[in-house]
Amino acid sequence: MSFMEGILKQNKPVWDKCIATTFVQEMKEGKLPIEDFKEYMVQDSIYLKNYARVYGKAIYHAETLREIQLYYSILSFVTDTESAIRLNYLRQFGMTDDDIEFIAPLPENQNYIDFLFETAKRGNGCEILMAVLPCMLSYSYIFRKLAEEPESLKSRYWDFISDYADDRYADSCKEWCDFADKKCGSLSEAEQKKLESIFERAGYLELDFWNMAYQRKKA
Ligand SMILES: Cc1ncc(CN)c(N)n1
Repeated sequence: MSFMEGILKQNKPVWDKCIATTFVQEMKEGKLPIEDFKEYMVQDSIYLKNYARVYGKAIYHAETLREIQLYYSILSFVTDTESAIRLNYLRQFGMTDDDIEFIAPLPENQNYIDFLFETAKRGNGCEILMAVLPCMLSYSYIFRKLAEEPESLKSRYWDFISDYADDRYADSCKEWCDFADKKCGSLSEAEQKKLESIFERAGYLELDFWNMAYQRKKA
């Protein structure tokens, strides 16, 4: 089993917990109130802007041009492909990315951003990669599982679900995992353990993020 295959296996339980959150279940069933989805979209727009900033540091640490191109391909997904549907929803809510600049992140979002910035500040290239990958890989895992369920097809959020369940996105995730295997797969056991814990921490921050919009409304 490769380094990344091991990591994906270890993190399946936390990603399954993300699927089990009320937010994700209600989204699948189409029952999620649009106000909750709006809050998620707004917070996600704040998150993604800050997420993209971390790639500045990843690229700085890059050892080859190929590596820079790889980071650029992830960044391009975040700022173009992924943003198209997000901007569409923001437009429906009468908002643009400019409006997002005036909104503060909720605590769970801020925690996740702090973790990314902290890892970018102190970490090496592999550590930064482990902090950013769960964002990309967990969504492919979660939304492909959702898309397998017939209920999702009838959901008002199907456009959002199908975008992340896309085969091309899954292929890109595979490419990013292969890159991580090449870059980090031959490190010592102690170094790999450290990387595993960074990856796992990011997975739990993803879980907090899914719980965030729902909990705040119901509190
Ligand atoms: C919080 C979060 N995590 C992951 C993704 C998917 N790139 C996202 N849009 N937002």
